[in-house]
Amino acid sequence: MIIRKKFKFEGAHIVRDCSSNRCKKSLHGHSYIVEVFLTSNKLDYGQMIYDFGLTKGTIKDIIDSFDHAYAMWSKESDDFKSFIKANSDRYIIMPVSPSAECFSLTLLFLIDKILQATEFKNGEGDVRVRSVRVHETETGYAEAFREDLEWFNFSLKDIIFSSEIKNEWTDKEMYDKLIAYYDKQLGTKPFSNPVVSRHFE
Ligand SMILES: Nc1nc2c(c(=O)[nH]1)N=C([C@H](O)[C@H](O)COP(=O)(O)OP(=O)(O)OP(=O)(O)O)CN2
Repeated sequence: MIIRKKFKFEGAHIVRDCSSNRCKKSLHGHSYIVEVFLTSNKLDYGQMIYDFGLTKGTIKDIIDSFDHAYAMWSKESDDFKSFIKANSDRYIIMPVSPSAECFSLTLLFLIDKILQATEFKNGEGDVRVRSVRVHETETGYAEAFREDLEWFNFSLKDIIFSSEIKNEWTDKEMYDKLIAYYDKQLGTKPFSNPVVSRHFE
């Protein structure tokens, strides 16, 4: 079984090496729609794969990082990076291109890391992100699957969120905790879902 939760962000980028000059040479934005598909091997106490409401914490915060933000490939020149840093509060430096394909891969990577670092409290099974679909326009989307992560050697430390983005997270230390957990500096999972009261035992 698959469940899907939809998110949105308004983001800006340049996609180098694409066919149109508008796209590869001009800073431009899109109203992105992000669809997150989750699976599990069992239902939780409320007979859900994963309560949609529980996606509105760390997962929503990480996707919302891209809202009103400039996303750029780390390969951009130092001059350009400095210009963006000096003139735009919200930016993300990614180890991959900010194409729809790489947004979906990056979000899949991040959501997977978050889920595995979250203590489930409501009888959930092995909840996994199956894919992430990112609609860049009304006519075009990319969908990344877990196996596609092998295309890149993603590392949490290689995705850089500006301090203004971090300041708006519910937990400002969220990303540092995630990095520490995967660096094995934390013994326990850094995120914990609330216990939902049960009508039936
Ligand atoms: N496979 C991809 N192709 C393109 C991407 C991408 O991320 N992946 N991105 C772009 C540009 O960002 C561009 O702004 C969007 O291109 P396009 O879909 O052609 O946009 P249009 O609004 O012109 O398309 P319509 O056909 O008018 O809807 C380019 N390619």
